[in-house]
Amino acid sequence: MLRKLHGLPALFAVVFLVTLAVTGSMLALAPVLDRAGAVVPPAGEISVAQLAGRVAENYPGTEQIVRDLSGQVVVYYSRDGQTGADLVNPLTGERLAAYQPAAFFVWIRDLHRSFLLDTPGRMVAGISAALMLFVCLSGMVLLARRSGGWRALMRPLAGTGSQRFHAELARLAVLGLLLSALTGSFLSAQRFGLLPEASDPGPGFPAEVSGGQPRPVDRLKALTEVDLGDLRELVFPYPDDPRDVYSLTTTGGSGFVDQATGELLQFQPRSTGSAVQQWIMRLHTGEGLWWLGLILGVAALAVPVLSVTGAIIWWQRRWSSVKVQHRVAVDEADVVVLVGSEGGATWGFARALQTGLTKAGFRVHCAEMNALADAYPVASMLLLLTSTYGDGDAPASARQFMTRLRDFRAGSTLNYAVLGFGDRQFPNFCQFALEVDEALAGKGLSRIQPVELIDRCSAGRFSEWGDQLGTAIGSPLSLSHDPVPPRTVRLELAERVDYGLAVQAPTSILRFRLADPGRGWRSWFSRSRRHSLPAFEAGDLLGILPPQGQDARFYSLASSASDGVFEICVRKQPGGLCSGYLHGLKPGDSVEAFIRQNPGFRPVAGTVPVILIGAGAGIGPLTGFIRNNTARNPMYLYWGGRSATSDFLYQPELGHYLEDRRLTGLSTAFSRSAERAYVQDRLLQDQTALRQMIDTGAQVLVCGGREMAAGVKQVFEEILQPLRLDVDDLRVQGRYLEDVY
Ligand SMILES: Cc1cc2nc3c(=O)[nH]c(=O)nc-3n(C[C@H](O)[C@H](O)[C@H](O)COP(=O)(O)O)c2cc1C
Repeated sequence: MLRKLHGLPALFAVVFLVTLAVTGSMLALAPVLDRAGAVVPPAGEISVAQLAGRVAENYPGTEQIVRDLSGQVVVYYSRDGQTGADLVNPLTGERLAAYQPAAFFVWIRDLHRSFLLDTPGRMVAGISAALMLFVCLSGMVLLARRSGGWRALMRPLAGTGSQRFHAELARLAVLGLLLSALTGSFLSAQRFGLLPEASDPGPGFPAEVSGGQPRPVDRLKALTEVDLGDLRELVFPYPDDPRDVYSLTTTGGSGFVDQATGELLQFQPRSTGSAVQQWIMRLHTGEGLWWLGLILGVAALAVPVLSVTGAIIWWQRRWSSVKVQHRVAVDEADVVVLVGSEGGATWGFARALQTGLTKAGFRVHCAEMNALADAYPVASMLLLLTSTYGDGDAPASARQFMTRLRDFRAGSTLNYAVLGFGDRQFPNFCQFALEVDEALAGKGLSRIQPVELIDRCSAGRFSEWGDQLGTAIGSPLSLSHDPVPPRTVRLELAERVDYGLAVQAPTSILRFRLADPGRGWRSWFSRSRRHSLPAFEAGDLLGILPPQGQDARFYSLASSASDGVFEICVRKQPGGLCSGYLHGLKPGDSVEAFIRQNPGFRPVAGTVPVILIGAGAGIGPLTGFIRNNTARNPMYLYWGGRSATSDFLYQPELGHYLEDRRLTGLSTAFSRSAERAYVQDRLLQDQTALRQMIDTGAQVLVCGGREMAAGVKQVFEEILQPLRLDVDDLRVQGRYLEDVY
């Protein structure tokens, strides 16, 4: 709901908001330019009396001196019956230039304040400012939910693509935008009488004026006591009228100065209300606060970009959340499928499940988890598919589920199964699905099968879950859904290096290149597709389609696009279809493949140590990171294999990287040699050094099989204990990353 409310005003008012923002950012430049052109003496160096004396010397017909908040001094004068205005140097009182407010800025200001439409335009500008305020506040709430709470707002953000970019940019700009929107709404509300406006009526003309012989202005006592920095305005008396007075306005208040005695008359300090009013104006315009002007201007420039990324997100969400159709009414359904989703991906799986169950003869009711009914009178199966969001929290369409569950009457015939969708890069992998599973068991429902957790929308795991469910309910199900149908390219095997045959762990380094597109218009077409291949880096995934039409299998890339090859390490799994297929390839053979980016698995840039840990084929991306470490930042590799003579992958390259210092330290463990050691043993041996590195901010990246990763995690819990840290703490800070399979 809040998401819709966040998007709607932005959608309707986008033209106005973007106009306000762009003109606002241009206006914010004015104080910066004014300040750059102004001569500003240090505080205490020049008094108003000295300034007025120097100005009066150069401009005998001075009528008024005005100092704006940027420090510019303007003299209004009359000469030979003509009036004029000049910018002057306050140090000398000499003319710098004729004073002319830039026509361009005047026009932009009118556009900003009223869209050039006077009062109706001012109203629209006011309403737009209020909408902006709402968009900022609702956006902050959504950002906090996304990050897992207000305290987590500054943590590195998760996700990819437009969503991540939108959130990152919004987080940078939101304070500036909030300040502009808040002060803008306030000023508009005052203008239309919705809020009272503080105004000082000013002091009355003094009843007693000496009327004596006027003294030169630079000798008037009251003016010698005011510093130039405090001056706002000094209006000169009419010439030849000894009963007239100087009228003085400073940052502290206003009053009059007797031109003969130099005494300050009727001084009235500025009221608090008027000071506040002035501050609000300054906070909105940045006038006199050039650095704030810059911040507001840059923040405002983010609005057009946020509008575009916001529209893309809205469209993506709409596209992916086209809800399930042809659903059966609640009290007629024998299977109820409930969906918890934030970004829409889980709905695609739910549609596939609904189709599979319907084909198998079930009557399926499908709805979001927030719509949990009080009871399902006829249903015998409740299937819940849910993602996890924020920091292990419920996604939007399941946020009210736990509350509704309290009043849910389960009945004795209803059994359930939970399928969680999440991402292992997050510390609380599929946490919400686990909680839902527990809560349903706590309600007395029986599980059809244990809760299953799916990492990064794996199509393969989903269809395996479907097979298990089909077996459990005695009705075979064939589920297939790949949320992002990949656009593949043809790759040709250029080279392979084989290891591990002697120790029954055949593992190969395979290097592919884009297949030659041949000649003719077809080749032109494939060449242009080639260029649309996304850039990739070591650690991204190469999806390979096995020829038998099975789902893609993913392999971590050891190379980056700049290397000109697609390099992967593949261990031949017993009975593995895709790994068997890849191991059977000869140079010149080709495969269909695509790139899936994996931005969550990358070493940090900078000088903090990076500890790389892997076993077997997991060395691939780790070697890629070392190869890219041309800045020679400290990087340590712990790697475990079977035998130094048979499966020591990348041995020559690693030796070379040690020599040229791209790799700082290498520690290996071999399980089928005399030492019979695992990578965990090496970590334990080096625990003091590792602890010290972690204490200085080091990052850990683990790549390899699930069992090895679990062992490494256990060792790290031990290493971290004296630091009063655990692996989850490091994960939250993006300092413990895993790529496991
Ligand atoms: C901001 C954000 C926070 C996430 N938090 C978690 C999390 O705490 N645990 C987890 O397992 N997955 C987390 N994920 C991954 C999502 O659960 C996963 O991408 C899921 O497939 C999204 O499905 P949906 O589009 O239906 O919501 C997060 C994703 C994003 C973008």
